[in-house]
Amino acid sequence: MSHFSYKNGVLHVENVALNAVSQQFGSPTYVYSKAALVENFSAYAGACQQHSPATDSTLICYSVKSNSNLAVLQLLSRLGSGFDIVSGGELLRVIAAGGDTRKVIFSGVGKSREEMRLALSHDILCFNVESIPELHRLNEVALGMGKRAAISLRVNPNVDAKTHPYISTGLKENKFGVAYDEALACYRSASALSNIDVVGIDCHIGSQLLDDAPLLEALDKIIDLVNQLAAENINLHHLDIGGGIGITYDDEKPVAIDDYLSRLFTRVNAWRQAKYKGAPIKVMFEPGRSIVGNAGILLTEIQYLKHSEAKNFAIVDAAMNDLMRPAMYEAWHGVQTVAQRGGQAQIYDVVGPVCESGDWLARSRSLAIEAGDLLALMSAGAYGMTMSSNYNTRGRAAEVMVDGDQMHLVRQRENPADLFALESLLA
Ligand SMILES: Cc1ncc(COP(=O)(O)O)c(C=O)c1O
Ligand SMILES: N[C@@H](CCCC[NH3+])C(=O)O
Repeated sequence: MSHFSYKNGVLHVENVALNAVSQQFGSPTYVYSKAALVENFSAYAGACQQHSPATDSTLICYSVKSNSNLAVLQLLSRLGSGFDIVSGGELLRVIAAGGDTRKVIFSGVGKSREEMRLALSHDILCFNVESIPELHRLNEVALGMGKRAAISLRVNPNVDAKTHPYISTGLKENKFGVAYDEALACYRSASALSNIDVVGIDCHIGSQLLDDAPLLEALDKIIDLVNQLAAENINLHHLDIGGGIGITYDDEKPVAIDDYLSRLFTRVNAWRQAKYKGAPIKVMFEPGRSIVGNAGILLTEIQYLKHSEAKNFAIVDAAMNDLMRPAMYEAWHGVQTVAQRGGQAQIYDVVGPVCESGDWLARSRSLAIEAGDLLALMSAGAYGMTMSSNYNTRGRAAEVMVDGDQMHLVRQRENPADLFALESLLA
């Protein structure tokens, strides 16, 4: 069900009109629907419960990088989510949001010693180790703290995720994970280390996947590896298949979460039955975009309409620093006028005030608009705010969470003074 719809000609998020959001909090503003977040998380949780009902046999670790607002993390934590983090900063966010650190997994190719210490001191579930040098560093750090570090290896299964090359992560040429052919040797080394406990296996092949075939191919390869490890008496407690399921931005038709999980558990359950006599090796997921992407929009106000010989521009108060995806990946986001108005539509590029020709948010859109109108950039809940910057000394947008007919300011707009507060003048 869409939580973004027109009522009396005005675009609403749940029961709140977007012009009311702008009146109260200004623009640009990210606006999230709590109901959409709950619904998307529940699609995973419900399917896990249905296909793998045994207690503790599944865990959804929401990928914090996709949207790390504390209120989003708090909500997901209350729904039972764990968290996939990629920095010490993200761990501190999870803690600040009341998340359970024993449900945190730490991914990323460049973990520092300091980040390892922080994570070990909070007893996270495990580190997704991405290289041999990282494994040795983690062992050393754990030894120094008199602790044991639980690890899973992020294995790069060399599967083509068939997505944008910048967000494909499971091919040999990508920087992520340990090469599939080296994984066995790497596990042997890991299990010989003094302060490492080998507990799992992980992979994540890319993002915005529309088809689950590459994920199931990766799953088969991972299961194969777990069997080979078991033959060497290296027995794992969990298998983490990563995130990656895509969303509809334009007319894409991503696989439904339930269909994907039903196919995945058909294979996993048959294997668990055959190899483990049904003992539930835990299955974990790291979804991001499919939980938050379509739960948020970026609200912006048109400042000027500019008509040049070649093009019409709608210059809005949001820019590439707020929503980087179009500039970075030529990503497509729907544009909807907040108040539907009559009149002749024209073709516009929707652009921001930043001094870059790459500062565009949408191109060649047919819009009936006037200066002062509000627009909604759709499907902006994932990798929107988290990838925003202060380029051109622009304060980051406000964030608002809508719950029924209530709006909650969950992040204040940054003021220019906030932006240079950490800087100092020369003596
Ligand atoms: C290690 C890891 N896990 C999970 C995710 C979340 O991916 P998605 O937002 O596509 O579900 C990412 C981002 O692609 C990632 O790098
Ligand atoms: N930032 C990307 C997704 C990156 C996935 C990170 N592993 C996007 O907006 O589509």
